[in-house]
Amino acid sequence: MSLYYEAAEILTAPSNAGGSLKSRIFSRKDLKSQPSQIYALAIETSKWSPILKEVVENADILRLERKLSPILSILLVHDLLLAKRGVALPAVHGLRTAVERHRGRLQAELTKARIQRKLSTIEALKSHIETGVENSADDSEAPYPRWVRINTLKTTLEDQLDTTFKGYKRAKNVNAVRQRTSKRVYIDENIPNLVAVSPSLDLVKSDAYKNGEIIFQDKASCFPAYLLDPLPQDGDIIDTCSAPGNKTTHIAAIVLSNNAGQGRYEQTIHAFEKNKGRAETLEKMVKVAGCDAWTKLHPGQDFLKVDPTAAAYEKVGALLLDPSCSGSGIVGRDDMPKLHLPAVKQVTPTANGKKGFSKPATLSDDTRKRKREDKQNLLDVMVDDDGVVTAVNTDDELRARLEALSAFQLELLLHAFAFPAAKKIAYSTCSVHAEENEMVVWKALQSPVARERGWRLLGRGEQVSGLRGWEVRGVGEAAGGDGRVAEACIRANKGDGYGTMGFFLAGFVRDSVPVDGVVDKSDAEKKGDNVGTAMVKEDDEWRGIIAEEVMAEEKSVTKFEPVKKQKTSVPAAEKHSFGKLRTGLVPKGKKRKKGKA
Ligand SMILES: C[S@@+](CC[C@H](N)C(=O)[O-])C[C@H]1O[C@@H](n2cnc3c(N)ncnc32)[C@H](O)[C@@H]1O
Repeated sequence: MSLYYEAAEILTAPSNAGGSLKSRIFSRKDLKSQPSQIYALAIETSKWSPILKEVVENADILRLERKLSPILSILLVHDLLLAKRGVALPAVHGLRTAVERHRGRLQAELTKARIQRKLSTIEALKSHIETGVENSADDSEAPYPRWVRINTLKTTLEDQLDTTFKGYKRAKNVNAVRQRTSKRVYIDENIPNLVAVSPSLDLVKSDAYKNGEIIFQDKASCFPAYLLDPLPQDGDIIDTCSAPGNKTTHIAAIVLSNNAGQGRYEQTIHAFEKNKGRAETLEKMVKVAGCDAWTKLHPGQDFLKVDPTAAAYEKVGALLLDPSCSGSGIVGRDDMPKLHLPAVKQVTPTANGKKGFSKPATLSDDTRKRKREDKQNLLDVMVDDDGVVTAVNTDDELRARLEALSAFQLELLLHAFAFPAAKKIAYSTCSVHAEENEMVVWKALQSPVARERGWRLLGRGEQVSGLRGWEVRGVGEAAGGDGRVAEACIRANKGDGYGTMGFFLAGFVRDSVPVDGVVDKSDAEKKGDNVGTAMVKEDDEWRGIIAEEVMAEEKSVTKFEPVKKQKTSVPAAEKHSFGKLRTGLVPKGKKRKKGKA
């Protein structure tokens, strides 16, 4: 498949394919062309698409060249008129000849488009595109803001406000930055060193982005490292599922800040990543973020195969688990560049009976058609956050997929419980399905390993202040009907006005870590008496709900009331229950289409 077909396929993928343009391209393993070449072509063509649409429509080549689809036409015309090397196809290739034979007309239409914009040279037109002036008329509201984490390993929030975000007005709330034309910055109230800006602002070319001073990371994705809050006394940290490295680098930034004023710190972050290709991305990210010296990478290593009792991990006190999941919380096309596609001029009889041209179908017709197609595609595939696509056409298929994923997630959590010196665990998914979230937490709390080792849930009142104050909590119904468990769980919902992706997070903790890693039961019971208390001292934060209590509760007739003030509803798909656990990510008898995201 040529570069142009591959770029066209990625740019027109359905919205439920999820992820940014970059992740959609770089997570694919089946591409024939260089991913960087596809990315450059796709991003540049998208930027130029308002002008390319005009040029293609006015030159009328879609009617004349049946081989060309609207998306292929703008990709090819972009390279024909604007790329130094021209169209990257052999001279006799059908697609190349289909645009080259109209070179004169296309060139003339480009000149016309430039003159209409009162720009004297092609260089002026290029700068008009680069600075975003062409799209500045679009002041509609984007569904989501662009969240930017300030990487405090390299810079500070104040420095970034004075440089990268210089001249930006301070927004009072997150919705104020969604307007595409706005040049405003919102400083988040829950997560330190996190800001939001309009998604139309092109920060990829900024020095801060290139130098790793700012990292694009959804607000909800910043929750886990912040909740884990690794302190010097917690010792080493494991990030069990690390690539691309957003949370690994966030952990590193928090470790540094928690060690401030203590001189040299000796904590190591072990970053595991099973997938070798993704481990390369992780390595790059850790380097550019500035924590490569004290992050030990374990590329291609399966965390489930790690021996918790190995000497290398004897000081591991905190683990972050962000395993592969259904990715159902990922926000779709919003990270994709906006594309303006040309339409075909319709041939219609004129009043005098001669053939004439009606106006081309408008963009909104086109958009409506694409939306319709997107809707039809909605149930066809399920895309994991790590890019694995599985066909999901029926409720049964969805249930089987969730069953397989949740079995893996539970296995991972129970493996983490077995680390002898571990005291804190943050478990998260970017899934909206209770099967992968509250139900995994509930099962983990009831496991023998949790009970033997005294693992319990970190209660809301004990969480770091920014998350204690976050209103959107777990789904009581899915957490065994226990309101306190639901309240301890943290959720983020797509489209609820907070500007985040769909996300889930829970913290586990144990207070007593004896030499053999097995807790003294009476000790756990002693600590259990502050379960559910509203507020505790900052240094007491990692206290919560013990596994023993969950068991006792299950047996007791009196149950805690489920949380009433609940912003999260359980979608129909979440109401499945499942029985026997099975490891492996793909449901039995189901073929996985690799890298189709
Ligand atoms: C949700 S992504 C992690 C995202 C990452 N925490 C971040 O914030 O950038 C899950 C990752 O876990 C990796 N993974 C899945 N199973 C694993 C295992 N058993 N051991 C180590 N890594 C695993 C996947 O390849 C994928 O890259």
